[in-house]
Amino acid sequence: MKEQTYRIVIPAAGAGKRMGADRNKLMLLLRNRSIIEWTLDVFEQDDQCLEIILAINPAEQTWFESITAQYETTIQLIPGGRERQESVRRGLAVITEPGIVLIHDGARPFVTLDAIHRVVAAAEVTGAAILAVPIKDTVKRVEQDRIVETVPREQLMAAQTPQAFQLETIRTVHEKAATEFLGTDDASLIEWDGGTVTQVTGQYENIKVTTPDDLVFGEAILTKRGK
Ligand SMILES: Nc1ccn([C@@H]2O[C@H](COP(=O)(O)OP(=O)(O)OP(=O)(O)O)[C@@H](O)[C@H]2O)c(=O)n1
Ligand SMILES: C[C@](O)(CO)[C@H](O)COP(=O)(O)O
Repeated sequence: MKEQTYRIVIPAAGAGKRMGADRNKLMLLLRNRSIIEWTLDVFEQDDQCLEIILAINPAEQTWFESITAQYETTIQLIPGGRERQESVRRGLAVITEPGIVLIHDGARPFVTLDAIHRVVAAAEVTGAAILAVPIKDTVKRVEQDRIVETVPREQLMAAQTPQAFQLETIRTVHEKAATEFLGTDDASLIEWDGGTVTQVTGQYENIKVTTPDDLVFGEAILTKRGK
């Protein structure tokens, strides 16, 4: 079967506030490599990946140029925005070729080629697909007075990235939502616009490195993988 190729936008322009570090959390080292290098390494190994568009903070251009020089995959550095959604929109704007586009957090370095290829294949069929995993905890809605209310979790899942789309589908809705809607993931823009997005089984190891304890989890994942 012909392997579906794709281009990928990787938002990497955040400030990492919840990490509480003195720099963009993607610059922090796990073992001997920065978090963003672990992420880029995955797509460097994927023959289906045609190009990476990396949305960065322009103030970090020199650092990103220094670490992206090691890769053979074409990597375009573009200025990110004030919100993740704007960073992604700017990345989509520079893609000229039609086809499948992935959007993947730079802060998710542990995604595997198997999961990537499954979400790409799903988007080839449905036009829009995301990785997601069942929630393992009981979910509560907590009101101002801290009173909790249980939310049935049978139909709840935790969305991950990559999220995969036909380019024009996601680019059109990003342009439409730019001044109308702010979502926390790209699939939410399709949903907002009345479109449908399908779910593909993700992986619990595909964590988003967000707070300091995620660095500990990340070291454990690398150890489990013999890295
Ligand atoms: N204006 C922004 C905000 C976030 N991101 C990227 O989007 C991904 C997911 O965002 P998140 O984990 O929230 O990263 P930060 O925004 O840096 O974290 P925080 O919210 O703690 O500041 C990250 O790879 C981050 O670099 C981005 O490109 N542009
Ligand atoms: C896109 C995402 O990783 C899906 O779970 C998540 O919504 C990003 O949220 P953040 O607040 O920008 O980290």
